[in-house]
Amino acid sequence: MSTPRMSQNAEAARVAALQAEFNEKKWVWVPDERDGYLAGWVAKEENEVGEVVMAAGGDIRRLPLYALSKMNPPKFDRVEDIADLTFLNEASVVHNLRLRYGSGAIYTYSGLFLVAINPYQSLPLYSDSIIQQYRSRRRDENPPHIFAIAERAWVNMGEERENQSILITGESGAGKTESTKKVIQYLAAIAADAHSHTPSPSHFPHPVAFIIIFFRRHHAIYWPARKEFHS
Ligand SMILES: Nc1ncnc2c1ncn2[C@@H]1O[C@H](COP(=O)(O)OP(=O)(O)OP(=O)(O)O)[C@@H](O)[C@H]1O
Repeated sequence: MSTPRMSQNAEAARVAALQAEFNEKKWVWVPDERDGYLAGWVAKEENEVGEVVMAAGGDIRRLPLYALSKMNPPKFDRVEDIADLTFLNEASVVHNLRLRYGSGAIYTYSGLFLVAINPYQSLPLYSDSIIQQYRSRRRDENPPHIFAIAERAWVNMGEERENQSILITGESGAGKTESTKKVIQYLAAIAADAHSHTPSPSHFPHPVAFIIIFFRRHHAIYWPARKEFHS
């Protein structure tokens, strides 16, 4: 049996064990001032208030039910597209991004959008071989990546014969400039490649089209939980 197959089985067993444990309780995310959200399970509900046992430490917190967010089963851990989550709440989105970031995956799709988390370190994600990995591939054939967005814009430009735009937005320091550079790096590499196989300028695949990259800076997303949620 090959190694990848074994590791797939091991992963399936791990998820099944977690799922069995998950099914025994009503798991929720609890807003927390320091950590954003913490895992817990509802032991009792009364008058719209939940008594939650915290997974880490076992202490009990009493919160209004509206402040609790449903947790997704473990099989959704590290999903590549946030839109696939059964319970689409802020806590679950943050949890998924955090899990992925922890395993080196800084990119995650959210439907048509790509979420990029600034790693503040140089990662081996932008080499020529990675460019080739994304070239002429559908989005679901590779892990989420800024190159997949650039590839889509390039393909759309060829198919629709229309200019394309990519909006890159985020708070100051989020990585907009770096992301823009990665888009340009990808387009420059594949455009140079396309031109080198083309006999004359009149046969260029995209003679009059442009990919326009828009920049927009916005404020940080709301992260810390509100104080009044805590008992
Ligand atoms: N994908 C990445 N890989 C490695 N480092 C990154 C990445 N994205 C951002 N950084 C780091 O974070 C720093 C800030 O990123 P960047 O300048 O792109 O932010 P910005 O959103 O354009 O900020 P501002 O709005 O203030 O101009 C970069 O100088 C770089 O060190």
